[in-house]
Amino acid sequence: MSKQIQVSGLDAYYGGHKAIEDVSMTIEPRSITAFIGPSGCGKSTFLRTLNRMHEVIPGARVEGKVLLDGEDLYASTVEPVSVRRMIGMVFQRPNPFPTMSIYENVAAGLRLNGRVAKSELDGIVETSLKGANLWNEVKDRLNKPGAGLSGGQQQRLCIARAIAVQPQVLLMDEPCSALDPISTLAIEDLMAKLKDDYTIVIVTHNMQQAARVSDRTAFFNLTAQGKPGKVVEMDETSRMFTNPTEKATEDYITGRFG
Ligand SMILES: Nc1ncnc2c1ncn2[C@@H]1O[C@H](COP(=O)(O)OP(=O)(O)OP(=O)(O)O)[C@@H](O)[C@H]1O
Repeated sequence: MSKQIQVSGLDAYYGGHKAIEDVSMTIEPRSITAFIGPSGCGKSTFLRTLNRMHEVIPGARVEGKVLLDGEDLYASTVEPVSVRRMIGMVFQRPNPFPTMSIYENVAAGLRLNGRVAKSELDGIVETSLKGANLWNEVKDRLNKPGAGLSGGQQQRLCIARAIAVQPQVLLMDEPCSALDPISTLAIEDLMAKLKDDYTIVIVTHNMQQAARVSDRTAFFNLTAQGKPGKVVEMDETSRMFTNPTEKATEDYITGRFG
């Protein structure tokens, strides 16, 4: 299921404002890639270009190439909706559909994709909730509202909803920033498990989290105030945190700025 993403020469704009410039990188399958960097340097913008969510914002556009296992996601023949199905996303604030039950939250994407037999749906809901390490906590209340779960449980419900449609890539934009430390650890454990099957990309402000969970890390920075963000350096996480090549990376990870 897991696929490689290759990005080359990518710029992203909001109207006339260029938010990121000339980003090129390879994101490996069955691994976790972390994006770190100071506020406003374009990490979330870049993440959203990977599944064509960026262009949903009026006036926003992308130049450059994003290939998923060699397939150009921005080719004129490609439907953005199919890209978003292949490349799922989990947001900063857990956002279950508030009026839907736990079961319906997980089933929602599958129902959009067409008719699925009830028995098959039951199986996929169970597998997805197990995959998100939530099944044991909710199996006796699947028909209760998703909004009634704790924040950490809601985030795992959103992960279950994302994996129910069997994406190839999971993008996570600060998925733990609204969670307490115990729920954060639960999500980190879950990510470690999910990387056996998915390509995972996470934006995080938490250096320890990047160091704990990711295999590779990209450090983004602004070239100057008001200028676009760029990737300063990308490498194995262990090397980025012990022996980065660039001084700006070292300054950032040691807390000297950002
Ligand atoms: N919807 C938007 N409309 C216009 N400009 C935007 C929009 N979203 C982000 N930007 C601008 O794009 C630049 C990059 O923002 P982005 O949110 O991608 O950075 P970030 O590194 O993820 O920041 P943070 O760590 O604070 O979330 C910023 O200058 C920001 O003001």
